[in-house]
Amino acid sequence: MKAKEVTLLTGFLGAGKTTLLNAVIEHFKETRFAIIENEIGEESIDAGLIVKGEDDIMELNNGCLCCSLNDNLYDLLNSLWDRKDSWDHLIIEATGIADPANIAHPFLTMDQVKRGYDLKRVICIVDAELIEDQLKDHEEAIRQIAFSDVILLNKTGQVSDAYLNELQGILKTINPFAETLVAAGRDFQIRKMFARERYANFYSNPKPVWSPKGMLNLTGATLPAGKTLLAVSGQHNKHEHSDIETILVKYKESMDAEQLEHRMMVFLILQSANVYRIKGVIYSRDFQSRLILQTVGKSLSITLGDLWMPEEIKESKIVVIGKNLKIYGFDKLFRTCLHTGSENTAH
Ligand SMILES: Nc1nc2c(ncn2[C@@H]2O[C@H](COP(=O)(O)OP(=O)(O)OP(=O)(O)O)[C@@H](O)[C@H]2O)c(=O)[nH]1
Repeated sequence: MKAKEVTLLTGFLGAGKTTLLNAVIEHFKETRFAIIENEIGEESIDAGLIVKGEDDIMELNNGCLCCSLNDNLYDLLNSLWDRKDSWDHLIIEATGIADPANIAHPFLTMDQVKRGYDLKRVICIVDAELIEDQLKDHEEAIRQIAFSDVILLNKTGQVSDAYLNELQGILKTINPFAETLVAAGRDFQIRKMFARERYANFYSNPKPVWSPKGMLNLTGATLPAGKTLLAVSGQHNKHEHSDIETILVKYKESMDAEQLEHRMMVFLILQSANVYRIKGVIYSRDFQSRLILQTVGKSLSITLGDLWMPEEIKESKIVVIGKNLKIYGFDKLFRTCLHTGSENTAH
């Protein structure tokens, strides 16, 4: 049996990985994707943001794949292998602070994994507006670029052509081997991106950090056929090579969307230096759909998500990713946006 194609999607927090993933699913309509969605924090927001088709979406929330290094990835690969006839191509979306070399390691070095999974390319999506600062502040951003086969410069609308050229020069010095593509709006140059395959033997000694268990022994848990959302639950693990941390707040009470927008805008202008990313699913009684709250740097977006189903428990859950975060302050901020006032508490 031919090994299955694998694409690893990396890029710093908020660069546009999930947006690109959705565009890829849309672009290759005939391809049945299996998707492993790895998020920092114990609650997944991204899995809910992926356009659902016939694809299998699996979440790994109990730690960053590149450093929590648990057996869950192997369990997932085993169970995916059990139903290998139902999908064609595996995409792994890494967390925004992952070192892709660590995730790629078993795919490149372990015969059991290589037999079933062929890592074809590592794609790094880059936020053109924020990358220079990210490179200065976060070694992870450098590692992601250094390890990739294709670099996609995204969010290019607000930067000049001259700056884009300069950026491409900077990226070339970090990784002269990668092909750099420039997105124009929602045109991500997907065909070019997927035409690219990694150079054999280019990767240099990523540190071995996983201890596999029963890899591809065909005894992994079997998942139901068809559309599947498999949540691998577990304890939240702090990222081990970064001072980046996450907090999660949840509220059962309805939120006032206008108030939320206003508070978030003020917060982003005045206080957001240590906050890299906020992602949330918001319950507001004024809407039949969930609202999706996102911030990257100082940008804010609140959009409509999927409709609430009658049997669903309506609640808001918000993940904040940054440095030196004080849960009390965020709880207070979000509580002032609840319809019922300030007596509610996060849980
Ligand atoms: N202006 C602009 N915004 C974009 C573009 N692509 C994505 N975004 C927005 O940037 C935010 C982050 O996008 P995501 O696709 O969730 O980014 P991500 O890399 O998956 O984020 P993490 O998983 O948190 O690391 C969202 O609000 C997107 O709507 C783009 O090309 N231009």
